[in-house]
Amino acid sequence: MDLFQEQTNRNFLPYDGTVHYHGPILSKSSADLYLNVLLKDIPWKNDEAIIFGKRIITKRKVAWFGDSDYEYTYSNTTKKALSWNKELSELKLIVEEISGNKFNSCLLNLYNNGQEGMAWHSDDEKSLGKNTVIASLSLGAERKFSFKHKSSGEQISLILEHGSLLIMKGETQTNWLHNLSKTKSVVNPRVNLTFRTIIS
Ligand SMILES: O=C(O)CCC(=O)C(=O)O
Ligand SMILES: [Fe+2]
Repeated sequence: MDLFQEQTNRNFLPYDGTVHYHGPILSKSSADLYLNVLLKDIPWKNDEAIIFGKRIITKRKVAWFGDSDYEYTYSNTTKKALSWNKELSELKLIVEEISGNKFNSCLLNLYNNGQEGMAWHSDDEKSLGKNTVIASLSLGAERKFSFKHKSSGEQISLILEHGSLLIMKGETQTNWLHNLSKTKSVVNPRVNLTFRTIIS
């Protein structure tokens, strides 16, 4: 087994879940191309959440895509999925090939700069089922991504590079939270695609 394979196959989490960081899986030029097309063509909208009964509009923008016009409920709001476009279908195929997993939906996040991030959470909605596989493709600015164990509080972080793939599976969502920290030092946008499998 070569060094690259060893890195890829290593579980990034010390216990209670499985995370594989594949590093960049797209060439820089192809990652640049996808980033620019997605920034331009996706109908980005500020996300809506209802937290403690209050309607919140996030700074981060999102878009949902899926196999059919699925409805998703999370953060107490319901959204309808758009149908895959050319670029997203291509990226889905690449990610499915590498992960060995099929996905039927994708949540896209746009962080305009380091002032936008995502708070601690786990992707443990009922519609994803238990031990779901989530494949997260990053394009654009490098950002710090962290995991925090729900009972021990142990934290572990990595940098998500341009064109890179991170896969979360097994008991990761049950036992760990994750976040994307804010930072003043990042001034460029980042687009993140999280491929998911909705079961209901
Ligand atoms: O932007 C990221 O890398 C994280 C996104 C995320 O955690 C989510 O969409 O659930
Ligand atoms: Fe998440």
